Amino acid sequence: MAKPDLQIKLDIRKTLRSGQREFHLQASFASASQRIVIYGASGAGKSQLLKAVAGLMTPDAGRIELGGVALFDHSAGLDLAPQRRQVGYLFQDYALFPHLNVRQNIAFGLQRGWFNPLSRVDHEALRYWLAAFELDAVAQQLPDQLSGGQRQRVALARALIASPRALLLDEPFAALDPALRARMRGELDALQRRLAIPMIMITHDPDDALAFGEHVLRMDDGRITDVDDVERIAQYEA
Ligand SMILES: Nc1ncnc2c1ncn2[C@@H]1O[C@H](COP(=O)(O)OP(=O)(O)OP(=O)(O)O)[C@@H](O)[C@H]1O
Repeated sequence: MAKPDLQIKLDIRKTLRSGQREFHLQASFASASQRIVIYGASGAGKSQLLKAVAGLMTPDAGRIELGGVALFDHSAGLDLAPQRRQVGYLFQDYALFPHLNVRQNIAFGLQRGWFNPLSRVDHEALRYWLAAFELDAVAQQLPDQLSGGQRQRVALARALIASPRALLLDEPFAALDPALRARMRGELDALQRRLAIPMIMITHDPDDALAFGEHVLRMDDGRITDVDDVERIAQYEA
């Protein structure tokens, strides 16, 4: 059954300080697309924005609403804990636990807190995702015994196993070499269509925007603007 489109409404402000430097995130957008790409140069504020949606960064002000549910509302004193936001997060470097094998890394996505990673394992879900991503043969291996593509699949499985309402992807292909990048783009594209899971991807790569950007936004120095014509991004960047 097709899931309804994700409705995200975000309007946040955050000042980040390091030494004498200040960075002002002042981002506002709304979208009902299943495939949102936020595109911008390194340092534009993309990761901070995605972390705010996931609950890993607390804005100074504003509101974030996902699928009709308020995740953060500064004036109402609401700040839902990350594990209650029902979003899957794929970190840029995948952030797999080096001392846990593939099976344990994926199972980690099921538990609610950050303690006792092996409690409450849903064996059926685990079997499903190991099979879906062709990871059965490497289920007992540690992350450093995997290929780049396998590592990405483990991280995706960990993000998806708890059936999140949305998938947040931080530069999902940056850690891959060009040939693998093209293949994994195809895999993620097919997966997103099959699961009909809404996703928000942040990237600096115009090819990602072309491949996934149903609704493309551009982030520049902490601010967001709509992009009407994705093809122009590629031309501009070329
Ligand atoms: N903890 C922090 N303290 C102070 N400044 C920070 C902190 N984290 C990030 N920044 C600053 O905020 C800005 C935005 O960082 P962010 O990581 O969101 O950028 P980005 O667009 O995701 O870039 P990249 O693609 O390189 O990760 C940068 O200028 C960075 O220096």
